[in-house]
Amino acid sequence: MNHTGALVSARGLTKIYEGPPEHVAVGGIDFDVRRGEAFGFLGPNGAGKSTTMRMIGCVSPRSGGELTILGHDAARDRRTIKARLGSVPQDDTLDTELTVEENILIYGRYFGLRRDVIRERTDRLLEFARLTDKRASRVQDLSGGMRRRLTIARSLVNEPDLLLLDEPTTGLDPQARHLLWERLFRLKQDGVTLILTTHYMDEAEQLCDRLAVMDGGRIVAHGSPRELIERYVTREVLELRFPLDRHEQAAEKARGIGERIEVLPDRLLCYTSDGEAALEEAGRRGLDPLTALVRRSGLEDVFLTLTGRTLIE
Ligand SMILES: Nc1ncnc2c1ncn2[C@@H]1O[C@H](COP(=O)(O)OP(=O)(O)OP(=O)(O)O)[C@@H](O)[C@H]1O
Repeated sequence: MNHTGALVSARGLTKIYEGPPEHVAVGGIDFDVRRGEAFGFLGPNGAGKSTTMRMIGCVSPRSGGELTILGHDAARDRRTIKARLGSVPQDDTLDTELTVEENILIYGRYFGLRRDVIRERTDRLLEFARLTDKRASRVQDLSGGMRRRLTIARSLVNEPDLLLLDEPTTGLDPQARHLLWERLFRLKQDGVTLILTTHYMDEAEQLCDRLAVMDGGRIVAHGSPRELIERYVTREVLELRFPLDRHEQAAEKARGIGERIEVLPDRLLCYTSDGEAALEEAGRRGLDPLTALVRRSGLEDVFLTLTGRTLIE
């Protein structure tokens, strides 16, 4: 373990894709992932999340900086690290012609595990992934959620200390997402450290103990979801929508309501500690919105405050 006691530690971690044109995908980031936590990289498409994950997964070499994983240098000790890592890439790489069980078997053989060891683990993994009754089904016959759960089960065949998940629930319906979250909670309880990327703020809030908010290849803020919300935004937000042709005029009239106003293309956000009071103030100023909503601030608001943009564009 390194001096910070972290399971993964990065200092000035950089990835430059050689051009032309040369592209700095990750521009010198620092972070520490602690044992047993769920650590998330939250950011929009192109922020550099997958590139960072590929460097942690030892599949893409860094261009600069330091990266220590499980006490080893990512460039020097790739094989040692990979033996203790599980990785769930953004796109499933299952063999769709083969059965559920065969996919796990092949993956286990890749790690050099004996067949009887894999068989024994497969029982537990399928139970964990709620796929026991699909054991002999071909992957092509599984739903998206089942495939994701199989990919996760497969990635656990080497009993990793650290599991990397790149956008684990993208493309899944709400029910499948919730089941996956619940399974990931279970893994964390069992002591597996999770590192995941997401552009869903609800996922980040639900799953992650700590987050690094990324934008343009940099970490713009980090902390627990609650810390980020307390540090960067007010407790409540008043959201007002107007007919598009009155939007600008309304923004002018709303100026000064609450502590800060964000003007989005389709709505105004008034950040305030007291949403109801802000709504009353809007009424006194003669604002007549189509809809008005008072809600608690979330990570989306943090991202907007830090970057001036919404998370999902
Ligand atoms: N192999 C590559 N060669 C050149 N540029 C790349 C390569 N892979 C990624 N990039 C660029 O690096 C930047 C970061 O990409 P990355 O995939 O890490 O972002 P991301 O935050 O994971 O977004 P997404 O959710 O779309 O995967 C993007 O501008 C992307 O176009």
